Amino acid sequence: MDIKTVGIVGAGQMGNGIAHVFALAGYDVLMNDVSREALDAAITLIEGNLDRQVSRGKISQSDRDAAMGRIKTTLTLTDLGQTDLVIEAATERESVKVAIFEDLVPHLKPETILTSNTSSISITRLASRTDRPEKFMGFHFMNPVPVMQLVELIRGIATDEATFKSCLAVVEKIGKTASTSEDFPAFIVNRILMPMINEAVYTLYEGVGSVASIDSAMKLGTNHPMGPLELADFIGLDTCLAIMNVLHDGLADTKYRPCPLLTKYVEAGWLGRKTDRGFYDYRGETPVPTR
Ligand SMILES: CC(=O)CC(=O)SCCNC(=O)CCNC(=O)[C@H](O)C(C)(C)COP(=O)(O)OP(=O)(O)OC[C@H]1O[C@@H](n2cnc3c(N)ncnc32)[C@H](O)[C@@H]1OP(=O)(O)O
Ligand SMILES: NC(=O)C1=CN([C@@H]2O[C@H](COP(=O)(O)OP(=O)(O)OC[C@H]3O[C@@H](n4cnc5c(N)ncnc54)[C@H](OP(=O)(O)O)[C@@H]3O)[C@@H](O)[C@H]2O)C=CC1
Repeated sequence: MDIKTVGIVGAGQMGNGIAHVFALAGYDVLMNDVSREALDAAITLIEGNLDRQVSRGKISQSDRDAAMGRIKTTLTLTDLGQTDLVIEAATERESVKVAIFEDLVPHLKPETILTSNTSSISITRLASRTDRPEKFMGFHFMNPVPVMQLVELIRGIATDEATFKSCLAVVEKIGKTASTSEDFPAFIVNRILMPMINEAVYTLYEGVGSVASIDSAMKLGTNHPMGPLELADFIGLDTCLAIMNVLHDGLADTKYRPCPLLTKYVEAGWLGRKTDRGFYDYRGETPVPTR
């Protein structure tokens, strides 16, 4: 299928990054969210990130202007019905995603490919709640989307080859590299990354190290660009906890038990960078560890 228009559901940190890379690659983008504030904030962030790319000589001013001209926003989910490819990037909660698909599906063109950027939830199960499991895929970007090279492509049990090939062609057109994963809880990247982050939280919880010593140990000792707690704040602690719960429920192994301290931070509403507080407090000039 020749994809020209892309609908994005959810204008959070992933939705805005996905809109950015698709618009820059020449796709017309329609971005939806439940909040006008989230849509406006996403547009401001995309402008800022494109401006930075211009100032660093990565793209031209006319590329930037053309990309911004291709991005439209809407509060009405059903407006996305006429797009060729939909990427759902709303909050990591199965009930939220299922409700979106149920509302959207009756308005979709028959040939539209429906995908989810979920970090962990079963693609087969999400697909089964739509009218098109054969045209449903996992399309999993990494954060920050404009910078990270990888897209994980996940086929549900019913996904057909034409859908997979169309998504693969899109990944190539946006200049990224695909890796395919089977549809098991949290796929490849988060099956490996999230237990490491959860273990870092246990290391903090048990008093083995402070936030600063854990992050410094992993950055300087293993050359990770960010420490695991800094990365958890960057991803969002609500998302990290949701992924651990999917691993724990889906694989029924105690090794995936979410750390109670991670749960406590989420219960406090300390979700990381997006709420200005998590394992670090971001309200001042420089981040200050909260433990
Ligand atoms: C949870 C899931 O489901 C899956 C996931 O996404 S797991 C998370 C995956 N992501 C990671 O692991 C990220 C780990 N961190 C990193 O790779 C790096 O710290 C980083 C790329 C985020 C920043 O790199 P850095 O060298 O510390 O900072 P900086 O020099 O400011 O940025 C590097 C480049 O990224 C760009 N950049 C940084 N943050 C950005 C953002 N949020 N949006 C757009 N561009 C960004 C910068 O402009 C810069 O671009 P140039 O090379 O063109 O100058
Ligand atoms: N953070 C990360 O590093 C990564 C996340 N992902 C996945 O991407 C998805 C989004 O994550 P992320 O961007 O971090 O989350 P954010 O919390 O930053 O953004 C989610 C956005 O979705 C909105 N939203 C909630 N419900 C609906 C709805 N019914 N319709 C439309 N929009 C809605 C939220 O609005 P409101 O705030 O008003 O609720 C919010 O603006 C998740 O599935 C996550 O697992 C994938 C890769 C990496």
